[in-house]
Amino acid sequence: MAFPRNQWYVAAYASEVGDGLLARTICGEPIVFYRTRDGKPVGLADRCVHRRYPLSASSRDGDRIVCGYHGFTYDPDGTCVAVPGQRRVPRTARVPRYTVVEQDSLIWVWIGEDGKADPAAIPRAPWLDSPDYVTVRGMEPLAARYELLVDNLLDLSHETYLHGGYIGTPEVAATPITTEVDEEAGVVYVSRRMKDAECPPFYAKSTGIQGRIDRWQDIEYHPPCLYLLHSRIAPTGVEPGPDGDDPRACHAEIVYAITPETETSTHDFWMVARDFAMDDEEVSRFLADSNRTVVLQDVEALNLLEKVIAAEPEGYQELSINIDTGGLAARRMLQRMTAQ
Ligand SMILES: NC(=O)c1ccc[n+]([C@@H]2O[C@H](COP(=O)([O-])OP(=O)(O)OC[C@H]3O[C@@H](n4cnc5c(N)ncnc54)[C@H](O)[C@@H]3O)[C@@H](O)[C@H]2O)c1
Ligand SMILES: O=C(O)c1ccc(O)c(O)c1
Ligand code: FES
Ligand SMILES: [Fe+2]
Repeated sequence: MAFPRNQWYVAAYASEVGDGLLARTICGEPIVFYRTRDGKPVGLADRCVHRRYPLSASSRDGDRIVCGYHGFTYDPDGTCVAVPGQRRVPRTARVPRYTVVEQDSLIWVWIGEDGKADPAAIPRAPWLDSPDYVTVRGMEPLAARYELLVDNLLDLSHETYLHGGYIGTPEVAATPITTEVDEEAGVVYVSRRMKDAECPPFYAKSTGIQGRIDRWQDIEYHPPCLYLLHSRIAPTGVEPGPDGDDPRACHAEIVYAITPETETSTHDFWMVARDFAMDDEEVSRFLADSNRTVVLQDVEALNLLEKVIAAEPEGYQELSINIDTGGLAARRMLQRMTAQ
């Protein structure tokens, strides 16, 4: 399995992990997630050490999991504490425990050598858990390799062609971008600042801004998993104040977590955090429905592309142009991380 290892990945939304046993494969590794009674998230290898039965198909006994096949019983740290029919528990009876961190309403899991997990290295998405933003979110299964979703999100010119009527307008593909790569921090920045542009329905109906707009798309991609799109929508000509205050603009943090499931499937987590119309339930429903439609338009396109690529002989030569600069920088970073 070729994935960047010794990296943090989003495994679930915090709200998904509770009393139940949640099965999720991350970078080809089957993991079962649950929460102990005192609220701590747990991740264990989802394979019983006895005959590989999935622990996620088993049952809890307090904070322990009792394998549903012959009853091996595991502690939250993966130690087997009881086996059927004998008092002695073999010393090697355990399942691997994953380092799991809950932050910014996300459940992050470390994939790699456990001793190297540093929670301080987890990239931040503070808007998701902030009283100054309201977030709608979802997750769609993608039957395509995660690299295709990285390419897609690093080059938003596709909005003009794939997402007309939602977030796409002619200006997105027509406006030049700037790309910056912070090799030290391992972050790729791509910016597109549209002036006097058409306001797509996704923003016209949610922000209430009428007429032409200035629209900023500032991408900040933290390979491998966290993608942030700082989106600023303002009546055309309105600029942020000198000290950064920007009351006449609307800000949306469009967050994606790109989590590989297998070599050819991906968990596509999507979130829209907004600082406008925060009490308006209808705006929340509208943005959730619209964004899910946008995500499914990408899923359909990338599932098709995955089939094409899977059927291609190795070595197909792609042609890249300026809009691909950010995506190519991201690929180089991911290739270096995978080779480590
Ligand atoms: N931020 C960095 O560390 C960094 C580093 C290198 C390059 N860059 C690039 O340089 C450019 C400037 O980056 P920046 O982050 O300093 O941009 P910035 O501070 O000008 O604003 C960037 C984004 O922040 C949002 N924003 C601005 N004012 C806001 C407000 N009052 N409330 C909420 N959101 C607000 C907007 O959505 C905007 O798209 C961007 O193109 C970025 O991609 C940024
Ligand atoms: O460009 C945008 O504003 C935008 C909004 C929502 C999305 O899901 C997205 O991928 C881009
Ligand atoms: S497979 Fe789990 S106890 Fe036998
Ligand atoms: Fe898209």
